[in-house]
Amino acid sequence: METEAVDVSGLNDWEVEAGGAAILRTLKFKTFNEAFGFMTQVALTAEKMNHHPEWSNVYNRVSIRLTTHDTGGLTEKDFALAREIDRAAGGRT
Ligand SMILES: C[C@H](O)[C@H](O)[C@H]1CNC2=NC(N)=NC(=O)C2=N1
Repeated sequence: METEAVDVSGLNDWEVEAGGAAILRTLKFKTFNEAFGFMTQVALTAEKMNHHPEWSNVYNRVSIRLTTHDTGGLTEKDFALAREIDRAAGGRT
């Protein structure tokens, strides 16, 4: 089955998970507090959007996976949340 190409060119540093069901990004912050503050900001946005990330935090790193559970794949909601995450992350990589 042909998996349609997923275009992440409009996002910052996201990659497509093998198989195309999710997009992934890992962010590194200066400190744990900065990382957790970022997660707090994104959590409030995600709740407002009713669309939530799958993520983990180790000290100053936050690894994020976005997919739509209701459909088992990527939807526009994932890209909308990714844009909000990019906004919250500012210039960090
Ligand atoms: C019941 C609730 O509205 C749904 O479970 C929402 C919540 N957040 C969600 N988040 C994500 N990533 N995918 C979903 O399908 C989803 N569905």
